[in-house]
Amino acid sequence: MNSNEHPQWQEEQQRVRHVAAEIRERIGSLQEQLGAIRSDIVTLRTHFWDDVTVNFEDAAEAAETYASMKQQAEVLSERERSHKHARAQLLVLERLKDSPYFGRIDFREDGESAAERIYIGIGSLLEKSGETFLIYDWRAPVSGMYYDYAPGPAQYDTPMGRISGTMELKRQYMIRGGEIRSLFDTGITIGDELLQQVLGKQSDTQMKSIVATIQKEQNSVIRDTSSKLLVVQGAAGSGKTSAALQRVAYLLYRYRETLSAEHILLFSPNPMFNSYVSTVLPELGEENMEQTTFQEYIEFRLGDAFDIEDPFRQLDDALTMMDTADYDVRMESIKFKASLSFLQVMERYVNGLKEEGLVFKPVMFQNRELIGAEAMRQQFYAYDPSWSIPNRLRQLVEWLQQQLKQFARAEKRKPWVEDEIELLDQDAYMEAYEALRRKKRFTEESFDDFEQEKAALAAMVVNEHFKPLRSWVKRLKFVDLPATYAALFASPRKALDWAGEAGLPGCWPAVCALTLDRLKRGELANEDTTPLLYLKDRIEGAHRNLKVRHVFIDEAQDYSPFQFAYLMQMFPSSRWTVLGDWNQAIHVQAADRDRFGDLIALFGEEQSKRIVFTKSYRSTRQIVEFTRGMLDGGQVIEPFNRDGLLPTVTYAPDLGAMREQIVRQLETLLEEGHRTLAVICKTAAESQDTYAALKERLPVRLISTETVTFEPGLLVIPAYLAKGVEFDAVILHNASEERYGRESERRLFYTACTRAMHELHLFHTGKVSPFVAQTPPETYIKR
Ligand SMILES: Nc1ncnc2c1ncn2[C@@H]1O[C@H](COP(=O)(O)OP(=O)(O)OP(=O)(O)O)[C@@H](O)[C@H]1O
Repeated sequence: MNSNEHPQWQEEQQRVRHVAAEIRERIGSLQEQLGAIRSDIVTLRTHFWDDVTVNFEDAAEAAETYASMKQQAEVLSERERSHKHARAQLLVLERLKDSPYFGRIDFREDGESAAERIYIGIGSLLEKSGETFLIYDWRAPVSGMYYDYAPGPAQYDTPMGRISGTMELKRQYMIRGGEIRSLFDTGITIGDELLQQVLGKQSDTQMKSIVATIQKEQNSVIRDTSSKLLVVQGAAGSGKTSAALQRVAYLLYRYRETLSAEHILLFSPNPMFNSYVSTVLPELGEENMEQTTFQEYIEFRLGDAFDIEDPFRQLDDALTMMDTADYDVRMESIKFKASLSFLQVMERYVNGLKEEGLVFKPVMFQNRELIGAEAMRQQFYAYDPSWSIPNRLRQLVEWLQQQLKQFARAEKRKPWVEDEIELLDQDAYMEAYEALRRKKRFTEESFDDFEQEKAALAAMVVNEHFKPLRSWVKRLKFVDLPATYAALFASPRKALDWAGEAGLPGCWPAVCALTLDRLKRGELANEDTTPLLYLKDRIEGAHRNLKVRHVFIDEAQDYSPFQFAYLMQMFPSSRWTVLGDWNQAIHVQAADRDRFGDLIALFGEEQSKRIVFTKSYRSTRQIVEFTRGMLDGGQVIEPFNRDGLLPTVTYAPDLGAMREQIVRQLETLLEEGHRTLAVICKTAAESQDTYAALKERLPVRLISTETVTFEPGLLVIPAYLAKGVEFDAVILHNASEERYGRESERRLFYTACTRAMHELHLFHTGKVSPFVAQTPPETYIKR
């Protein structure tokens, strides 16, 4: 039954108005409160020092000064916290004013005679009396039943125990601008009708929150608090990312006393994705969690000493360089370096470094070698071998600093120092004078002495020149990491010992040659980044992050076991939510099999939970049925019941004709009013070509790895960057056998096609890709 035909529509609309009036009142008083807090803050900031008596005469006075400053700062920071809290509340109220709730359940607890009406919205609101809830937060324990049960027996857990009863009614609302637009009483699932409405809409450049229509299996992910590792495996468009983001909001609510946004970290597939998901949490009144890509993390940790290859460049190579001589070796290298066997090799190699093999860089000064690498090596290996490598390095730093001091002393008498003194300006002289004055504790006569003055200036000059060197030493830059890593590949025979029973790939010598060659050129191939970082941490001491308590990994199928193992070491106090889809594993290292099993083995079954999503919400039934046919079978993917047009597959005699057809298709799609349209290509180069061809005709934008914001319109994008995002309509550029014919390209092809929400159109020259040819012919239209 719909909207105003509903017998209780009037009554419900009246309640909405009553609640909205209440919200407006609450907004008014909150704004007043905010104004008062703001002026408190301004006053406190302006008069901060008025209430602080500054006196450093003796220790007691100084202590008092500090105490009064501290007290003043605490008052200020308390006010600032209240301000932030009130502002967040205000934002939620503003949203509630527009749409106060989306659901209602009538729940009668066992033993009670009447049911309580629970209205559910994005935040809670108490009646003025403070006794009854006008709205319950969707994350409250009682609200969980809304997602988990159909009318009938229901129960929920509270900190005090389980509460059972009967759900007598389940109702859904679509309220906008304080008016009920639709109203349904629902049965088993959370209203197909509401979900139909939500999913039928056009895509946005920003992901939306799904709290009004969370499905039961998604709810089990959102509310899980027992597992150390939660693995969510799900079909394309099944709501993995959505569930992850609502889970963040849930955790922030459930543990609000102890957990805040800075304790949660999301690894996302590319920088554009960050912009795509950035509004979901603020929409729910929560702050965004920390977000990064694995590549950003690597670059941040390794600094700019290398030309670091990103995973997309690596993938582009994998997709385009099949005909080059080194191709197979490179692929083997990528796969092996991604494995736990290689992690074992590295562990053994690092253990060996305790005895020998660490490579040092000499300490150089003005092109002179002050301390040779060999002297450093001897010094290092003379320390007690039972100490760890990082501890011995700390000792070495001290030794080097001592050495530098002596060199600096000797350096002061060198002619270059005198030359430089000559060139000093007035300010530098004054600085030296001041320094000397401070040292001599204000005895005036010292600076008369010419020798003293010269010595002070010389010390100053030398000190300035040695400063960067000291900092270089302190930051352990004297350890030659690339050379130490390269040494692992310099002796294929030794590597056999390190590999142990697991063995090495057959082409290991060729892998070694390839690796050494790139390292020599100062390049760091993507497959070498995590191993090098691992080596760095083992040598320098790990920078473990103990602050982060929940790590989320989206598109987890693209991480290698090596990367997982590494991340788990880096965030030892964290719980993990890992989301992925094997059918979208596009990177070389992820090509073989379902590795979540390995991951679960790392944590143990009892600490882990695996939840599978089979229903796909993104695309129309027609698109899901077509794309599902591309997979090699075995997977259950159910479409959500939303109808659209059949996908089309269009042949063109040549590239020019194909682009002409694409332009016409795009024009039609634009006329139909679609907002986000993507022409998906296989590689960066193909995207550039296509962009160049289309830009004369249509307002297209080219997306590259550098793109950080996701905007509406017409995009040309390589398939691997379209990961995780979605478009109203997708045009697949050249779905030919030549472009997508190899088994290794199946998943990339599937990933590209599953980005479409409403329409999917494939164009090809030559023979069509076998992945299309194998889908049932009734699932698409051939043109
Ligand atoms: N319960 C739901 N209610 C409304 N919309 C939903 C729901 N679940 C998923 N969606 C919508 O389905 C689309 C796909 O969701 P999402 O991107 O989270 O899926 P995914 O599993 O991460 O997809 P992929 O693996 O293909 O990137 C989004 O538009 C999302 O809003």
